[in-house]
Amino acid sequence: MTHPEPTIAPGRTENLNVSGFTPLVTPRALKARWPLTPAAERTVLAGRRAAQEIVHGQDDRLLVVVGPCSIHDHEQALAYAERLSALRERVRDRLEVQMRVYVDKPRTTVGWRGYLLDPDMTGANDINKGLELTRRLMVQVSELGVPVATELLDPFAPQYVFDAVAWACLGARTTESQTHRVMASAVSAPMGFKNGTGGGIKLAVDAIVAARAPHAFFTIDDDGRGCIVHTLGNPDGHVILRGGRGGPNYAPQFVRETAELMAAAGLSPAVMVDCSHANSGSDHTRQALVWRDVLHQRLSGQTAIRGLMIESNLRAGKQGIPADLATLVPGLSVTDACVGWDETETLLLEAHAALGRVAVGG
Ligand SMILES: O=C[C@H](O)[C@H](O)COP(=O)(O)O
Ligand SMILES: C=C(OP(=O)(O)O)C(=O)O
Repeated sequence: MTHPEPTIAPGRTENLNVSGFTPLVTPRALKARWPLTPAAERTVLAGRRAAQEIVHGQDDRLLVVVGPCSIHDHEQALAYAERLSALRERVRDRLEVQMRVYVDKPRTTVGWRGYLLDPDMTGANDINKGLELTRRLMVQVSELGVPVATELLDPFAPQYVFDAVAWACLGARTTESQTHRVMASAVSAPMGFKNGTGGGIKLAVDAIVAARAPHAFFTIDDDGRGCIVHTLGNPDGHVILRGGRGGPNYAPQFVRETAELMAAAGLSPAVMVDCSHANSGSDHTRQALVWRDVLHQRLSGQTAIRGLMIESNLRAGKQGIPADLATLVPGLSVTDACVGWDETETLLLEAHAALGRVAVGG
């Protein structure tokens, strides 16, 4: 029997689709350059504790995760955080408000992958710069008294920034991934798990069960050395309903179904509803409808509802990423469309007032 001629050089069997390797900065170096200051640390610890107590029903406030679909402009992100800091203070007796600082974007196919991976938005993928800017931003936002909420996607990224994060989640595209579930088992903060893009809620409940257990996985340590981390499990998981291919899933029957699935898995029901994504049909003008409906469910006695998420920016809507970045409109999303600042303020103040009426009325 004759064999076909090899089409590649003998001995060359790896890195065939790799164009290069760039050394990665170490977590220790970035932490030394941008340390978590005492003020930032207080925010992180208080934000984690508040989210944890809300998830476990020991604090009857609502956890509100609000902010841009993605960060792309450092100064605009800080301007948003400053406004949110003031608004957070106004509503803090009934709402625990944390800011979406989403820097690592999952894509359906291809697209800009976020501030952490490509901070210049040029396709240069200067990840070392993205890690540094992300760390600096998360510390700065925390220093403003606003707890940072983020999605975890690239498994080494938490080593660089997680000391500055109060709440985290797995997104719809990764909740079913074992790599991400075991990473979640190491996380030092409450974690939300989204239902899948297809709409599956059970897979988010399965993710919580998986992440509660101890695991071992590969990562890097503070010196950037490959290591095996042995985890204890994350006891603070909750489901995030974000809708799916079949449409929205914020209606009462889906919240009930989620609570039942969690109870059947031995978990105490805790549900956050994402007002955006498939729950709004990706139409930012519909986020308010979802917000009001879910708030009404909670006010009507559905205590499994512990939180809400809004995609919000300084300006309403979205823009494409232009070839000339100088023409970007400040404060406007470059990924999903967001509600603008005025509407964000209206929705939070409205919820604060409505929750107050119930408290006053008993
Ligand atoms: O939240 C943002 C987007 O919905 C998510 O990153 C997927 O985006 P894409 O479908 O535009 O790739
Ligand atoms: C990507 C996001 O959401 P999802 O995983 O629900 O698509 C997001 O919240 O930014």
